Amino acid sequence: MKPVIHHTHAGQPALVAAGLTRAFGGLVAVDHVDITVSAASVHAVIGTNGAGKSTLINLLTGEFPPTSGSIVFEGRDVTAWSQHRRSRAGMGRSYQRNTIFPEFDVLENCRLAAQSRWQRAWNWITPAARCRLARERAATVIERVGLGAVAQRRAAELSHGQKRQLEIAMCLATAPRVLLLDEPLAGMGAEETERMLAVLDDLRRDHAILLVEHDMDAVFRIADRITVMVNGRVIASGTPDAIRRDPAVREAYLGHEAAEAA
Ligand SMILES: Nc1ncnc2c1ncn2[C@@H]1O[C@H](COP(=O)(O)OP(=O)(O)OP(=O)(O)O)[C@@H](O)[C@H]1O
Repeated sequence: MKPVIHHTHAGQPALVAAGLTRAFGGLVAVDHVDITVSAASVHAVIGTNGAGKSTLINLLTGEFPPTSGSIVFEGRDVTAWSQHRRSRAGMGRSYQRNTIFPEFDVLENCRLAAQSRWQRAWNWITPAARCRLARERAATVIERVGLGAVAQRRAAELSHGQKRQLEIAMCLATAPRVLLLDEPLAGMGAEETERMLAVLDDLRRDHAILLVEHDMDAVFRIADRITVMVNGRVIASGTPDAIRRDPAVREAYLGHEAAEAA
């Protein structure tokens, strides 16, 4: 079988959601959302509490199905695909919840993540070679997220920031081309935030990154585009500069009077 080679270039749409809607009973958590995440870019989704950001990520990863709308990944309609199938196709997700094995070291955690992704593809080679490939892949992603110095350390002994870096590394071990990141900066101090932003800036070179994040300073520094959600709907989408100036965004965040005074 010939390997599938993906050519995705900067600016090309990697992930496109159209009219994406999800209702929970009478509550429409995500309401006709259109969003395009381009290759080699960081696209942040921001919004007030309960705006529907996590639900949007869950729909994109296939955690649950949309009520209506479609999701296209690199030209293929994946709306009906399972989470697992999307992940194998190259849609990577880093979870807010912990997926790390605390008793295993950093390298082992990443090796297991790599192995889970490549098990089937590597079936034709010997277990020893499979193990070596997974170790190599793990070592590469560990360096990439800046955890090289702690590769042999038990995950339980890592700082909070390092654990979040490890989660990104485990996601990278599965060789995704789109990264869906749910609050990767949550609970981080200033130094940890800087480190993670440097990692994201580097990953942007060859990944389409969708980032849900509450840290506004970080979002406005790192994002190429920002989509703003309020009550399940997109109220604005554009460059950080355009979003900063957008009257509807200012009103949603600052309140009507403050927006008029600004
Ligand atoms: N499984 C569910 N069942 C019922 N309602 C849900 C479910 N998941 C989310 N909701 C509701 O959908 C709305 C959007 O929630 P969501 O978690 O997506 O918002 P969010 O923008 O991620 O919020 P936050 O910034 O506080 O994390 C909320 O009113 C929430 O209570």
